[in-house]
Amino acid sequence: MIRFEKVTKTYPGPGKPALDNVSIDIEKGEFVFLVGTSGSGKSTALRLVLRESRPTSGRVYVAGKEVNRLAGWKVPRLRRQIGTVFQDFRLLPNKTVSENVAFALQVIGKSRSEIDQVVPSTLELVGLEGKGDRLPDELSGGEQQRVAIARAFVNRPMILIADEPTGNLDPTTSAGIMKLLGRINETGTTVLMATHDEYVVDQMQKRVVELAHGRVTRDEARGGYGSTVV
Ligand SMILES: Nc1ncnc2c1ncn2[C@@H]1O[C@H](COP(=O)(O)OP(=O)(O)OP(=O)(O)O)[C@@H](O)[C@H]1O
Repeated sequence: MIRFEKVTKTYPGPGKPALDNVSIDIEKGEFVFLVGTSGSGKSTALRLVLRESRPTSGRVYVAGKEVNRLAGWKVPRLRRQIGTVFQDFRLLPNKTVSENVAFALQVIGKSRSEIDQVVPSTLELVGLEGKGDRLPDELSGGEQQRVAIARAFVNRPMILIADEPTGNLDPTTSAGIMKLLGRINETGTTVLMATHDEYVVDQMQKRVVELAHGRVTRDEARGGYGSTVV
């Protein structure tokens, strides 16, 4: 579903590559943590998947298509197939919960009747039933992240990318968010999550790909945040 083939990414200016000859193969339906210290290249890798950035060399494939070779007009379609969730939620502050989720469907041209049907069921799925009329600042951090997840998932994307989604949340709230991401993964959505959250990674025991200085230093089918190899 997501494949990095000998990917190197060098940003302009001096310094080592942000990604250095990285190869990763993620199957449809996998749940993968991308871990590594700050600056190890996690966000760079996620941006390449979304074609927000392009590799200096090597290839990135999403659903069998080489992302870097997609015609510009096909990039929005690629991004529609990938839901994104971030540490800082990125909700529209003046729209209600329902409107935030509906907006993701409006911009891709879904009909009002479809939106009216899908938004409430998605809010229920993420545990926000009855809160559709609230504004984001009337919600807790964990609830705001649930709205962001509903917005990312309402279109049933093939892939969900999460960049540090529990970064602003306490451990109990984070556990709830991870349970939700686990449920979304169980529907067949491939989940790729960059994180520093040791506790979350240790609890989930999913595949862990570790980056250090832009290189893959570990790729374990079921692992924790730290290396289990002694
Ligand atoms: N737009 C950019 N221009 C130049 N250098 C960049 C740019 N974006 C990232 N870098 C550099 O690339 C390297 C990898 O950064 P990246 O943001 O991918 O790391 P990260 O693992 O996501 O870090 P964090 O956990 O802090 O978000 C770092 O050395 C960073 O300074």
